[in-house]
Amino acid sequence: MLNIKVVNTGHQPLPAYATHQSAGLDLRANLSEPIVLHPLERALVPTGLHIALPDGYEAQVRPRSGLALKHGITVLNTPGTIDADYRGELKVLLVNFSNDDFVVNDGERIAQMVVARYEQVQFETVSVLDETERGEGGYGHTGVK
Ligand SMILES: O=c1ccn([C@H]2C[C@H](O)[C@@H](COP(=O)(O)OP(=O)(O)OP(=O)(O)O)O2)c(=O)[nH]1
Ligand SMILES: [Mg+2]
Repeated sequence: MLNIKVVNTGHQPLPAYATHQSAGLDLRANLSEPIVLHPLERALVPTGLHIALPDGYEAQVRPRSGLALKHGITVLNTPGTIDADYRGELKVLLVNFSNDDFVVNDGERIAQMVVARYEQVQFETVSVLDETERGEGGYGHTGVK
């Protein structure tokens, strides 16, 4: 289990895994009043959380499939990227892709956060890349079946 330092400036419980092997920690809206999302509207929803991820880790803010299926609510910039050196408040950029208003209430679980390892890379400029079976084929070039 990875230890992550957190400052909770809000009034919600810390994010938690819904089940034993959940990959994502559910993030709750930390609001003084509900946010109404009209169709196609977006809003940056605060969580009250500030975290310090260890070096070599990022966090991804992903939609909850239930909100997407039932209400057309998703994370506009999914997967949102939380950098290890970010110390600001974690926020969730929700968008309403339904034809109905959606109300985000205080304490609602609006998204999930997956913590993952990443590598920083350096580029080595070369004149030719190694040959592969795929070559430059892409965008469906291997067919459908
Ligand atoms: O869904 C998100 C995405 C980002 N962030 C915070 C953490 C992240 O480390 C920072 C910057 O995010 P990003 O790199 O995606 O935004 P940018 O538009 O590239 O801004 P910047 O120039 O600040 O990197 O904003 C969030 O709180 N929620
Ligand atoms: Mg950036």
